[in-house]
Amino acid sequence: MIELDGVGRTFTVRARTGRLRRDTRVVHAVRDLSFEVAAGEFVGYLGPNGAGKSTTIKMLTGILTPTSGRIQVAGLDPSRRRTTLARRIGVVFGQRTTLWWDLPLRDSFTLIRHLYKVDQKVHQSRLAELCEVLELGGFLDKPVRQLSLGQRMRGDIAAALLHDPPVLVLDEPTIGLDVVSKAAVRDFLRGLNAERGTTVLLTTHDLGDIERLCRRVMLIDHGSLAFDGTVEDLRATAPEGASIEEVVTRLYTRQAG
Ligand SMILES: Nc1ncnc2c1ncn2[C@@H]1O[C@H](COP(=O)(O)OP(=O)(O)OP(=O)(O)O)[C@@H](O)[C@H]1O
Repeated sequence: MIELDGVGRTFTVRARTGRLRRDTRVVHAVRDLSFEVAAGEFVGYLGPNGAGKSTTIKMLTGILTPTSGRIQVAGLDPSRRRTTLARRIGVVFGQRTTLWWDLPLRDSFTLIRHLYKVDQKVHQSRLAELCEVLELGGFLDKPVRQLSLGQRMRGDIAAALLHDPPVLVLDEPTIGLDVVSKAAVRDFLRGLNAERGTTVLLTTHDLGDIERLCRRVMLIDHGSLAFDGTVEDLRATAPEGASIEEVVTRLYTRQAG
């Protein structure tokens, strides 16, 4: 469902080094990255700050073009077929909303229906289903700007899934949420993957997300894949009884050292 083969992405950064002098520096955000995610998998994508996670996600969704290598998502090259891919993928950025700030949540959903050209009846039944499982009923008519972070996040997740995509990519979906909202989002994602078979790639700094949701974990560091295995394999890299935080800290610091 997701395939990366030798993918790299560089950025050229110009920095002022004197009154008139500017130096050019090349940042390798992602280098020679190869992995596959099969249909129906739920994969955690971990890495320290600046490791290259967001850059990977932006390339998977067609926002950024790789400087080298090949990417296929749901059978398409994301940067060349971005519009077609949009119908096959849902994307949630925890730190940003895709909803219209001043409109009631319900109106955002209607706009999304038009953007994706979803049939009215299909939309109604999908919306009813999402409203029930994500418990959106109480605030569907509130403007997005009046929603709490937890409500807004559930709204964003629903928006990403209204067109029923087979792949869902989430960039820190539980950031800033309280324990109750986190549990609601996690329960929903677990059910989505188990019951609908949606393929999920999840970026997070919250290791509770990884423990409770992911069967497989990939760890990226300095733009390269540093670990790819099950959560049990991940635990086996540290002494028995270590918490998931300790396990991951060891891996992050080992990469850094
Ligand atoms: N538009 C850009 N221009 C220049 N450098 C960039 C750009 N985007 C990302 N980078 C650099 O690429 C590297 C990877 O950044 P990226 O945002 O992918 O990391 P990340 O793993 O998502 O980090 P975080 O956990 O902090 O969100 C960093 O060194 C970052 O400074």
